[in-house]
Amino acid sequence: MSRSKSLSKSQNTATQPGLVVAAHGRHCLVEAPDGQRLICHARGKRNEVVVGDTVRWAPTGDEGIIEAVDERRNLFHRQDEWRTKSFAANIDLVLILLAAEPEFSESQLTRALIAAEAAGIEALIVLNKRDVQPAFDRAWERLAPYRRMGYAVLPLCLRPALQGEPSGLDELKARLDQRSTLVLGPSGVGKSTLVNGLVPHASAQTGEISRALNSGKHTTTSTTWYWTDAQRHTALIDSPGFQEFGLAHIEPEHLAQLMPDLRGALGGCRFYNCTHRQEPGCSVTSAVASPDHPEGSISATRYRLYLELHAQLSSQRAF
Ligand SMILES: Nc1nc2c(ncn2[C@@H]2O[C@H](COP(=O)(O)OP(=O)(O)OP(=O)(O)O)[C@@H](O)[C@H]2O)c(=O)[nH]1
Ligand SMILES: [Zn+2]
Repeated sequence: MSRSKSLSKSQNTATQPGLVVAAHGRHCLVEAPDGQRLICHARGKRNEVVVGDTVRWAPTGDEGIIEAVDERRNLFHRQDEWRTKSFAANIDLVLILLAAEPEFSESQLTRALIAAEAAGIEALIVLNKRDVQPAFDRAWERLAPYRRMGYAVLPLCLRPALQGEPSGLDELKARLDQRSTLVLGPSGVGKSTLVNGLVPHASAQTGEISRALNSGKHTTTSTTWYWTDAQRHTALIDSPGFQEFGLAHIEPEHLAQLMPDLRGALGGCRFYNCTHRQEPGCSVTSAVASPDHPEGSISATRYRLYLELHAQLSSQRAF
């Protein structure tokens, strides 16, 4: 049975498989199995695509029409109150790139991790600029709660490493190998340095893609799929906009489930519908660390972020 939606018999014979490597509104750039890329247009709302989608397309002159979108293995959302900004499909790993400087926001990090959890995609945190001390050690320490809750955190130095110091790049490459990784990070952490280092001719490709999709206008496309190897087995998906990371697609009552440290404390609340805010007998609030209770498994910052997000998601629901 075909895994494709909305595919009629007559279309089936003329369509070819492809991978969406960039998308801009109703146009996208599709890569055929032989590596050729062409502009395709979505027929209607139903066939709207995101980067990472595999599709069936039919040629129309030197462009194409998307006839069907294959069922997605997963879909990474980033949604604000008004609309979905951009997302990617069929991702194996979300890499959150942070650095010793600029100082990272735990709120942004937490939001990105929640979005990855909600999509069921593994997350990896990478801390770059190991050479910048003592800021690196401070930032590494701030990530301790994330290591404790089970996230992999890797140190990295994209600036040529000091004599004898490992850069961390080999370990990172090993984790990315044969997978499709969505790279997220705030501005200035070294994201372009990383992408340019791993993807041959990345900036030339970006220019080509944005010219193709914007008919000459040089605007940056939102999300772009790059292969790091000639065999096209390992991919990096570069996506801007870490700053305004909306989680409007998440229900407030699911939030604690999507935060591994809170999730670990669930199950012991007195009320089955406990929101873990001010209810008595709450196993989450009693696991929050404080000066009187330093052994608590949930850091005070993470619990504060939970309360903030819960309030925000609840007020959005009220409209
Ligand atoms: N000291 C130090 N600087 C680094 C390292 N990696 C990257 N940088 C520098 O950090 C600055 C920002 O790097 P970019 O790659 O432009 O960062 P970006 O995340 O793409 O930032 P935007 O272009 O603003 O999105 C550049 O000056 C890099 O040379 C590192 O490991 N150590
Ligand atoms: Zn509770």
